[in-house]
Amino acid sequence: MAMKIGIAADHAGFEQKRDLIVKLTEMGYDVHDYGALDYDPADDYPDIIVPLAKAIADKKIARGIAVCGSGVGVSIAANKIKGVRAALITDTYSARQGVEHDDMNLMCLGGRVIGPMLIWELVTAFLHAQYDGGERFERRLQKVIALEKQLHT
Ligand SMILES: O=C(CO)[C@H](O)[C@H](O)[C@H](O)COP(=O)(O)O
Repeated sequence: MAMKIGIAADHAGFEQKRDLIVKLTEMGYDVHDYGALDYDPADDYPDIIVPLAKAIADKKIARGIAVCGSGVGVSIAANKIKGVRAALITDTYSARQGVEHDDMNLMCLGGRVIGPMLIWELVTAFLHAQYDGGERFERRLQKVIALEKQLHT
């Protein structure tokens, strides 16, 4: 069965999102677009990221990709949602290792920072990676989850 992935972007990542949806669908992924559905230069990334972040938290999708101008805003906002492990990614090592070691479930990209070729390399590295589940990684992940529980009670 095709991996279910979600994607979202504000105005500063709108074109990148559109291109990624086409490419990922061609690759056989089950891609869900969480907006913005129309280009609006006045839209705000916290509004855009919440539906995607909640879909990840509710396990409706396996992974998410978010694009804003720098990737910073969407990663800050997404990490407020319990169950989301988002990071701003600019290199393929972190795209892969973030999943393998840290079970990153949302990759954030800067549409005004990196070009389409690098975006595609980062996306494929992220989607091909699997959480390792090794003892030390699981110990650390459980500490992150415990911290999150404290913050959300
Ligand atoms: O990069 C972002 C947040 O980290 C967002 O894309 C913002 O939209 C960014 O601040 C750019 O905003 P602008 O209204 O397009 O100048």
